Amino acid sequence: MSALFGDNLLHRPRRELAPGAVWVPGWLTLEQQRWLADRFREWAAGPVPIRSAKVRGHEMSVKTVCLGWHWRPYEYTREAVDVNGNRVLDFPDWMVRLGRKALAEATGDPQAGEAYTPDTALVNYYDDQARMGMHQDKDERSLAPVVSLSIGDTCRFRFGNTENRNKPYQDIDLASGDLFVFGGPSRLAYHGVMKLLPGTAPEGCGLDRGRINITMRVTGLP
Ligand SMILES: O=C(O)CCC(=O)C(=O)O
Ligand SMILES: [Fe+2]
Repeated sequence: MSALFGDNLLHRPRRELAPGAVWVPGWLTLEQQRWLADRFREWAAGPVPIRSAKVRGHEMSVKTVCLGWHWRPYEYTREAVDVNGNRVLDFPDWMVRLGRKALAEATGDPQAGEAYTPDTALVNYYDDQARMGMHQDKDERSLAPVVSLSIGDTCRFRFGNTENRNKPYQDIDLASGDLFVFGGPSRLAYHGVMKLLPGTAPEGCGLDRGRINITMRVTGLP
């Protein structure tokens, strides 16, 4: 019953938080969420296992596995030089198509979608305690939009301004199946994950505990 009439089937309108920053609640169906959660478990196993990246010597509370390019602060490489030296998995063709669909949906512009070719994804896993401090996504050379998908527990996501980590910012609750896109004038806005809301994952989303977040990006690297 909760799966049949789950939140993802209720119409929740898209919301533009700032020019270029669009939230589309309930964009992925439960079936799509489950399928992505299964892919996540495969990616997490390697060839480069999921790990907490180190920022200035400190492990992040979030665990990350990458596709296409391996990210570590503050650089992309093909090989995971800070993990086991293995080459990361290729960026899947289906994910390029998913990214295009997502951008078309968020912008309402099919042509913007078609022009988008993400070549890396950072796939994050948050446990109950994990969070992510306010930061800009600025290790990419391209200013193409970032496309973010959430699965599992809801999180409190903070979307700020392009100047600094402080106010003004807006807090929204990103739930399982939600799409969030930031591009254009919002591409370099500070953002972060303040906390998880444990126990909020909908039945049938493919994840009992914690939260998966996939962010697709264009590195602009050759
Ligand atoms: O988990 C999220 O929603 C955001 C993740 C993020 O900002 C990042 O990976 O750079
Ligand atoms: Fe980010």
